[in-house]
Amino acid sequence: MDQKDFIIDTQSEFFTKKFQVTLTKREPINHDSYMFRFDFKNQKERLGMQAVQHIKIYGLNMKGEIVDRAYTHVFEDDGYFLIPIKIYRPNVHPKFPNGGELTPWLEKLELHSELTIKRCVGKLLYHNNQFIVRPKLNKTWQQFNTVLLICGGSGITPAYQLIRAICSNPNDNTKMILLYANKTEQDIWLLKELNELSDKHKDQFTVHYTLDNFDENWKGLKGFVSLEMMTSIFPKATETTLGVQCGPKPMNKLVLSLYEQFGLKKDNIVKF
Ligand SMILES: Cc1cc2nc3c(=O)[nH]c(=O)nc-3n(C[C@H](O)[C@H](O)[C@H](O)COP(=O)(O)OP(=O)(O)OC[C@H]3O[C@@H](n4cnc5c(N)ncnc54)[C@H](O)[C@@H]3O)c2cc1C
Repeated sequence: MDQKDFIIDTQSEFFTKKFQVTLTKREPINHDSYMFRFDFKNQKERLGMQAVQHIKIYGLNMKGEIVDRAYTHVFEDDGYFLIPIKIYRPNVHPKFPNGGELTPWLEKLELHSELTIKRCVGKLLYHNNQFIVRPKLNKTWQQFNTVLLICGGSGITPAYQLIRAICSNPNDNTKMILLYANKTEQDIWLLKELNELSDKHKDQFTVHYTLDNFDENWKGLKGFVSLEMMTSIFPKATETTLGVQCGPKPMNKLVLSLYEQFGLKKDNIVKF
């Protein structure tokens, strides 16, 4: 499909229609996260979305109100898809005694229950070597020579989808540098997959990990994302550098300002 034929109709039924899937598996990944498997009713169906579109999952908060949150699948096949989800449990963090709104419900949801989802357009679209930044407002395809990615914790999933899409396109030479921040080494998601991608695509994709808490054996970066850290691992920003980010709210605010200080154009900064 040619770029000009690829049009996203944000109002189409594909994006506006909600539908039901079944929770069929929930396997622990680490101390607070699971890989969720959701099955379609039709065993041939797929999400069928472009990179980097995601889904919304609808569920209930503690008060019984409907809430929705964004999630990005890391794998799909006929009839099902997989999403890693971090659970924000109550009574764990002193600042958040109630935990998150949706994820405690997802952790307790009985296997074989049905739940509602919807496909989302997202704030970045990638197709055939080109991007649309904020496709709801803008329809112009742009090429970027370099994509910088800064992610925190579970915010890695949309970045992983984009990195995979670019690496699997032999006509795309876009360089990608990922800075992935976590609390501890155990919190790092997709470590094996990210390292494999950077080994296989050495000239195209580099990954750097930083931790808040680490022991003496830790060889990666240390501490919160900072301008100094960015300067030490990212090439100088140019007109054709895109900066993407996904993490917890306070981190997103910080990273937005750091990207600007780093010299990125505001239009070239996007939160997934
Ligand atoms: C495009 C996109 C894709 C995403 N993909 C994924 C994905 O694939 N997988 C995934 O897990 N998430 C993903 N997220 C994040 C997801 O959308 C939710 O924000 C997340 O699951 C939290 O939802 P919640 O309703 O449980 O928590 P919320 O009510 O939204 O609160 C979460 C915030 O509350 C605080 N908090 C609450 N409880 C605790 C606690 N126990 N410990 C520490 N802090 C706490 C933290 O500040 C935390 O950031 C994605 C987000 C975006 C924007």
